[in-house]
Amino acid sequence: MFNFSDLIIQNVKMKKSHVVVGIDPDINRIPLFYLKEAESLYGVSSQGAAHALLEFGKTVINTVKDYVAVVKLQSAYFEVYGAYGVATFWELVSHAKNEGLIVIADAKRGDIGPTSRAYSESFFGDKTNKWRDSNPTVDALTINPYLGKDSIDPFYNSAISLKKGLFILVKTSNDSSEDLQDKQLKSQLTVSETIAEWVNNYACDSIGENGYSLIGAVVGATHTKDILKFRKLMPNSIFLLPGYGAQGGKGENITNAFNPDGYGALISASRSIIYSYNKVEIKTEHQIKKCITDAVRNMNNDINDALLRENKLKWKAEALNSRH
Ligand SMILES: O=c1ccn([C@@H]2O[C@H](COP(=O)(O)O)[C@@H](O)[C@H]2O)c(=O)[nH]1
Repeated sequence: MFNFSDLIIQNVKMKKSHVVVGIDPDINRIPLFYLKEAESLYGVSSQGAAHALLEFGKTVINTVKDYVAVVKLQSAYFEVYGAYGVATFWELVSHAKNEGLIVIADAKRGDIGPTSRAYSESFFGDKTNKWRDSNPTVDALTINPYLGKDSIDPFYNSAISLKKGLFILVKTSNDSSEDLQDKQLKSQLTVSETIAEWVNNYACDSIGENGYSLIGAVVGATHTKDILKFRKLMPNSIFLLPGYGAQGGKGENITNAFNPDGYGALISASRSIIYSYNKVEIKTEHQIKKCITDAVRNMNNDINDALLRENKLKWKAEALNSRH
């Protein structure tokens, strides 16, 4: 049955891009003219900040929508500004979806069962709750599995019934991920390998038309040596790989995240795309759009070139085959 992974593959093929643009709007890094306008409307306040984040976020979305299939909104940067920030988060979710983009909320939720259920409802909605407006919702959510399987089940059940996607943290991109995630358990597996087994078990029960599951995994683009191992442990999961760009990941490091079919991985970058200009020198929206366009096209080319070298760039072959 068509599921979230099929939606991803369909749109990745259409845009010819495996890139996810991360929207992590930091008030200290966004261009000054957004702040000036926000201050003139709402003063220096949470409402003003949320307005600046909204306008900046819309610029990013309008700029990247022709080059990528997916955006990832980092919830933390919006939560800073309380109710105004959260409202901006959802306004940007709606804007991105209206522009034809798939939206991942990066909120890394996970708690005891009933609370996970409420978290899942807040991001995915719930048709049985007549008090919650049916929209907006996100297409996928990152979740933290460290409370155990009963913390994952409510997200899994909602994802199945509402046709959403999950990205479960398996091996995170930060250096200290080794402190806990690389520790070996009595089973001889590491903690992250154990989570990978869980992911694979969930994934096997929810395979879509292209052979992928709606249950994906977060694997850092910074852990080049581990990526192949995780690909073997979770053959049917789409990987979300943060850590490209600002954290050092490159196209040549992440080709093992892709299956031989040329799919199965989304590479995410935030700061290297959305702050790809000098904040002080930049004066107009046109200039920002140009810098962001160049950055996202370079990233697309870097990844597609790396895949081409490994014979994993499939849309060229698909285009040729469809001509015969
Ligand atoms: O393992 C992880 C999981 C999530 N993230 C998030 O991705 C972006 C990375 O931002 P960059 O500017 O591209 O470094 C950010 O929202 C993180 O919270 C991650 O980095 N690593």
